[in-house]
Amino acid sequence: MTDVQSRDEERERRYLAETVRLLTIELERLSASIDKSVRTVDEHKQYMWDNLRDMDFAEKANFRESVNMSVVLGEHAMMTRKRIEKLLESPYFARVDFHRHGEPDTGTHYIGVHNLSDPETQEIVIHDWRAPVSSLYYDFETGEAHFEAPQGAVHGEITGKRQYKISGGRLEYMFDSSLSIGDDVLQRELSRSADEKMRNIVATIQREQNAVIRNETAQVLILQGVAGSGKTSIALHRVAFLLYRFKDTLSSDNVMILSPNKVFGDYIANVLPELGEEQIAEIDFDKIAGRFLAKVTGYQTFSEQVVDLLDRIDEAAAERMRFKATPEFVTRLDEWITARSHDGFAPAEITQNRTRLSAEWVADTFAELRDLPVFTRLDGVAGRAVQLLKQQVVDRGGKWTAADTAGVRKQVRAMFGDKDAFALYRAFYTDDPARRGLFTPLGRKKIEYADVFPLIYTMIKTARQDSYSHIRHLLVDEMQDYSPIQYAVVRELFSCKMTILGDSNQSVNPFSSSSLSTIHSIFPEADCLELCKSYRSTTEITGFAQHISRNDKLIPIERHGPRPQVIACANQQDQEVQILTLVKRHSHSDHQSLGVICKTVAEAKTLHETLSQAGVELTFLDYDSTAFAGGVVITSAHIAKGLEFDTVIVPHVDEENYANEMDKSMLYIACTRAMHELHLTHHGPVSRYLEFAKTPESRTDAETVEILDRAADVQVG
Ligand SMILES: Nc1ncnc2c1ncn2[C@@H]1O[C@H](COP(=O)(O)OP(=O)(O)OP(=O)(O)O)[C@@H](O)[C@H]1O
Repeated sequence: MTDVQSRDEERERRYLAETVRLLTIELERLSASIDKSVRTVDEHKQYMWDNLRDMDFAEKANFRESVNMSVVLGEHAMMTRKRIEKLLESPYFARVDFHRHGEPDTGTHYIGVHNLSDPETQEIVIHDWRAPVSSLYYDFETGEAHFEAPQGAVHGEITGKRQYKISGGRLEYMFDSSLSIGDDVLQRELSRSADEKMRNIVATIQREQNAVIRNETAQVLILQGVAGSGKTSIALHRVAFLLYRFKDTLSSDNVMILSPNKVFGDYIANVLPELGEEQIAEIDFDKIAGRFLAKVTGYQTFSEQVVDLLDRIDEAAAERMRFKATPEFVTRLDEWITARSHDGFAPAEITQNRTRLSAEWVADTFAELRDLPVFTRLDGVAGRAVQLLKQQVVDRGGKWTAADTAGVRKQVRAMFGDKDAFALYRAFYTDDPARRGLFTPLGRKKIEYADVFPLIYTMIKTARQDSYSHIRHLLVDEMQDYSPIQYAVVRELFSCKMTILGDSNQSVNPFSSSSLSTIHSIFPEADCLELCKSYRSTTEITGFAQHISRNDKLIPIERHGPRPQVIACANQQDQEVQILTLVKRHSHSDHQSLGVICKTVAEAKTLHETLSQAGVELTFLDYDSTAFAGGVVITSAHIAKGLEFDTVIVPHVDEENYANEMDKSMLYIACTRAMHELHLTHHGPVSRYLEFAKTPESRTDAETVEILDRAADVQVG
């Protein structure tokens, strides 16, 4: 180390020590303030208790108010204390030296997860990663640069960029980097072992990812990203950014995520709290279906549909799914509901309790309420009729009963051909010979999943429903798995800004998935962005997965590891032995998490029993699971969507098990969950989708070489 370097490092250590000193003072101040809040609440409560009898109403209200105020102040201080504790662990991760044009000195800006100011000088010691000046770190190399401050664009020159790894308040290492975010730090981050849950990536956000995070203008932002491109991480960082940027108008209560399942929800649950924000509410399509259909009909869930399809593809059912999975279907259903709402109404005279209203009155009133959905409109006509007739009865000295009200409602309802939204939806199919046979319930009281959202859409379009009006930003993950009619429902229920993300290569149900262009046609106002660099897996694993489902846009990161292994086994017993050996090897390795990812839940269940009996400690995740677990996990590809593991084993990759497009999708999803190692086992002929891996030599074919070359060409950062 040169003299200059050691002086520089000494300066950095002093700055760190000073920052830690300020943080410690701030922590003590906050702890004292929390103690004071607790004491104040206690004293107020005691005083109230002692003097309750002598206090009048206003005094009591005043006291309650001040108790509430102390509680709020205390909660705020606790939240801030958590942030300071986090900063004490690792105060900052980067520094940018920026010389503003027209100013004599260069400013040194340290960037961390939160802000910190010196209470004496008011100078900013650490800038929050979301602050305007911090975008310099993510968006520019050394040289000319600019950022958007509240008072306008600030131009200047970046004269230096540095990255730090600080743990437990101690500087572990630091790098100077002229490039956007240095290779070394990113490589270290990506090579680490998978934690139990998803982590924040603030220190190594890449420029194209930053553009997604900091997009403030899009009403709807659609993000298509290859497997492992950081879509989910980026979407959560985007929420944290928006909460910071619009803190006066947006809070975590106003943001919701529409996630694929509860395990995934639990897997991502730490990211926002790590970034100092509160957890956001979660919803999934099953919950929406339950809310609407619980009292209407039984229905097949998405997971039940997937299980059935993986078992056997029924061509007629697939045809019904395809029919209901296009934007044209939404248009046709919409037009039909509008026409039916108009044509299906036959005004008639209302008579009740020796009073009457003419058919003309009914027709006029129905026409007046034309802006309402049809069943709400009918209720409106009935309500007005009840008011008028009741008045007449009372005026002549008679009595109007609840039975009279019900009688009027019944008569008005009978003027419309369809009893309810369900009957109307059924009529959509019987009304047109071309559609007959496309509505086929699974039983007397159970509809197919393909009908669930068309029916809900019909319900929304025919009667006023409560919407999620408090939600101001909605995140939709795994966008490719939702059909246009589901988006139409989302649009009706959430009239807010949205970030919609997914990967068309990872669809679960090929008969009803949506491509980026389909989703864009539903949200024509949307900004579409793409992430093509894949960060999760080693180049070898990404190259392997590319053979299963090729995406020419994908750019693998250059990070190497062992080649994926396809292990041919002599028989089923041998396959179990091979899997056990792999699991044991994993337990002696540096890796922490292992995912055994089967095609179906049933397959995973059977293998779970076998491995448990052999003494392996592992967690089985099925559709009822609500929490993600670390260590060894066994599950299906569908449930593993969005998750990742250091090592992945994909059992039973034989031709019989992985033989159609849907199986191929599952295989691709399973393989792309692996960060560092991937093993596949089979007995009998290997699946057609793994033919390329049959002989070790074939792996160096032209395609693989090209994939590896592309990775070598790409600089990390
Ligand atoms: N800029 C980055 N710095 C460090 N790690 C990153 C970065 N971008 C992505 N990663 C890592 O890549 C992995 C994949 O991220 P994430 O799960 O968000 O991707 P995804 O696109 O949602 O994946 P998939 O669609 O395959 O489920 C995670 O381990 C994440 O931490």
